Amino acid sequence: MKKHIEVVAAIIRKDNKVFCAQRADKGELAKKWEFPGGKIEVGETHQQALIREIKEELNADIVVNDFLLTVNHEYQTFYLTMHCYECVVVSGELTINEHLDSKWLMIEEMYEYDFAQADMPVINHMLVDNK
Ligand SMILES: Nc1nc2c([nH]c(=O)n2[C@H]2C[C@H](O)[C@@H](COP(=O)(O)OP(=O)(O)OP(=O)(O)O)O2)c(=O)[nH]1
Repeated sequence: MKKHIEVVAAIIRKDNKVFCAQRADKGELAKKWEFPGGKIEVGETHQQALIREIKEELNADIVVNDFLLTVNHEYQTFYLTMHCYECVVVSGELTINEHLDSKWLMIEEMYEYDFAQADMPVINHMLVDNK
């Protein structure tokens, strides 16, 4: 049976751009672009998981603002539930520790990058809402 994983993702804005990062070259989603975040640990709230993941992955402190949307997606090897939140950096520079690359992208530009499949509804949602 496929496993189910539940993750949180941070939509970090600056001007009219969003911080995007490219995953490492391993696993089913090798080298795909994504919004930073990761798996929720037992006992954590979504907010706590986001704050911890962004500190671990990007060395920065964030504040978690509005909930954006939840995406359910079936990959070849697992089921994903991903909760996306608007976040703001409050201290530290975003420095990639685990990703291959990162870019601040306008929403329209994201379609030129090879994003994880589960991210397409997130990108479409941001485009439609112009948010
Ligand atoms: N953070 C994040 N993960 C995403 C996005 N889109 C998407 O499909 N995912 C998937 C990729 C991973 O399978 C999972 C995130 O968990 P993770 O990054 O902690 O996964 P991982 O397997 O690399 O972590 P680990 O167990 O090796 O520590 O969600 C996204 O936009 N952001």
